[in-house]
Amino acid sequence: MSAAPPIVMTREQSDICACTHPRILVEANAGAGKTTTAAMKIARLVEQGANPSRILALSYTEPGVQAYLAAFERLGLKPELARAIRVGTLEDFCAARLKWLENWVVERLNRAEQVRPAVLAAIASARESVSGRYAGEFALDGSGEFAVEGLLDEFAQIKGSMQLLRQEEGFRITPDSAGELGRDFTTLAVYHCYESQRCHFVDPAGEPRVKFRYAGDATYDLARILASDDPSFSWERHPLRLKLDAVILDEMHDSNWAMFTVLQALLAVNDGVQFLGVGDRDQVIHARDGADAYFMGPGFAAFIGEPQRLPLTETRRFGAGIAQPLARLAHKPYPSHAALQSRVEIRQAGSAAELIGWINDALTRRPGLRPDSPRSQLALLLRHPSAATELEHGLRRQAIRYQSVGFTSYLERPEVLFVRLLFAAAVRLPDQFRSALLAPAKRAAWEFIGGVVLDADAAQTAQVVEQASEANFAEFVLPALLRQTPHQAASRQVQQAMRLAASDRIEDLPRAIAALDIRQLARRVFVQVEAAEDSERSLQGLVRASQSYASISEFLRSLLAHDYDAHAEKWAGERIILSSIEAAKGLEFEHVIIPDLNRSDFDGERADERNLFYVAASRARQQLTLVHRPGQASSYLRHFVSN
Ligand SMILES: Nc1ncnc2c1ncn2[C@@H]1O[C@H](COP(=O)(O)OP(=O)(O)OP(=O)(O)O)[C@@H](O)[C@H]1O
Repeated sequence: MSAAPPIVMTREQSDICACTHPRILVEANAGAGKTTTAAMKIARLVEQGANPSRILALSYTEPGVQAYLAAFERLGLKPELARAIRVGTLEDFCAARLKWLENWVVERLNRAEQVRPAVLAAIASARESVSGRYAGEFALDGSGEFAVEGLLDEFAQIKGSMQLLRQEEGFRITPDSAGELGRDFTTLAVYHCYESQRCHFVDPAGEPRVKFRYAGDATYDLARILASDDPSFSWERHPLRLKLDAVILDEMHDSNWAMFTVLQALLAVNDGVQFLGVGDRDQVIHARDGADAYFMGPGFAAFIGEPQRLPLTETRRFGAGIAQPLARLAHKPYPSHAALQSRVEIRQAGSAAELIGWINDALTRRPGLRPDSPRSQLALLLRHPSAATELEHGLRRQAIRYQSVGFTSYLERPEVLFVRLLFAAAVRLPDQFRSALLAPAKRAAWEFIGGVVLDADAAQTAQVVEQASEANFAEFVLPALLRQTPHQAASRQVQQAMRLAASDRIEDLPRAIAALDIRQLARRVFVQVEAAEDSERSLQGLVRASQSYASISEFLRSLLAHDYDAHAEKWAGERIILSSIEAAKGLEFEHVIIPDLNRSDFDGERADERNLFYVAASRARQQLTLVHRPGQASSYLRHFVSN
């Protein structure tokens, strides 16, 4: 098996580092060394005496940030220098610049559940404000609870593409104008109210403020301030004037209008700043939020200026065994470094148990792992990680340690923590939570029973819930919650489930979980329909996991033991990785397994779906294992069959 070659700068990399053109773009295949070269460029600038704090290294995602840091380490950049470089996501950078500009900390909300009250309020006010001849066009009946998920998706697209801001002055939202933009009138009417509430909020001191920011809002808000005719800053006091020497942008293919607007301003106001952007148009996986390779192509020349384009030709991650099928998949040349060898294998698995058989094989025979490599060099990249309950359960049974990345392990999902809390109280078992999980478990109980999300308005209750010890929660807070909740039907379901579980007989656990009717409780709590369905699936997984235990208490104790084990430092390298594909962007592993490559699960002509597969398949260094159900192979596999 080929050992990882030492990093010796190639001619192309050296050309990129030496190039003094103020605007450099590198479009290259996955694994061609884009992040490494970006890090080399930074290291070169530092060597030449640049102040590291005047170098801004941006990425769009947290894994992208990690990839920079890993590359600095591989290149041997001194840790104190690496720490001084401004490395981060564009969203965090924008949030920090807005804080400076606004002199005020705006709350950042990360979960859809947290913004749901604002969306529901916007639906109500949009319905009221749509009057006169358009009243009949408002298409949402009732509270609109079930529409929240779709609306948030559309809002992200509208913001990412800055679609409304790019309309002519005097643009009004009407059924006709909405239709011309390819959107429906109701969505735009609600969007308008949602943004008015979010952005034109008056604080108790009478100051106009932004109330909160959800994912992507910091970038969008900064972009709209930059693009406004009447900006809240002066040229001398500009939020992006940071005396930067260099701006380096990884994952540039994922740029959308809002991101690009910030980039454009950043380059315009920092005199003499050098720019290097790297990307691969086949890795665009956020097209729904307006990501477009256009910004690396004609868009760049049109809005920023003609760049110097430089190549990185060969992939240095894997050999021809993986590169050739990827060339066929992406219809492009895909040269690979001659010294690298990689293998692809296609396997069939009709069940989670069979898949675990392949994982066991990968760990015992180690066809893709070097003799001294830790198990964390084996990664399973999952298209639908929330459907991995069976897989996780099977791994637990076989005592194969794993780490979930980019998604929450089903054992830490709110409905599972909720059930554990309820059942521990029912069988009077104390101390069933690691401290890190107790708070989310209590919050889950509050949300499922109360049906409302903890927010500033529920501050007092939040405090009681947050501060209660596990014993106090079980003895006082939980009964009070069950008595006082406005959702008395939910309260009855929970009490019935607890009565059944109180027997401590493992045979009663399935009935107790059925009595809970989690799907109904979850519909009130989650924004996304899929999340409510996942709740049901993860509790089914929990029922299956319980079968081999003698009692409910014994099962609960085993879950606690698993929690400690799953977070113990000593096993860090001994856990295989279970990751969403999105979270694996920019990363690489010696052996990658992609399960569920079935026609019904991971297939299709849509560019972002195909790109997601391209991203997943290009993470492997030595071995790529593609797994499908018998007779249901995804069409993507046809590119790999001749291997
Ligand atoms: N000059 C070099 N010599 C040896 N290995 C190299 C060299 N340059 C890059 N590599 C290795 O090639 C692999 C891929 O590099 P890198 O992650 O930078 O690629 P990338 O183009 O950013 O990939 P992706 O598009 O998937 O994010 C890494 O293991 C890196 O260490």
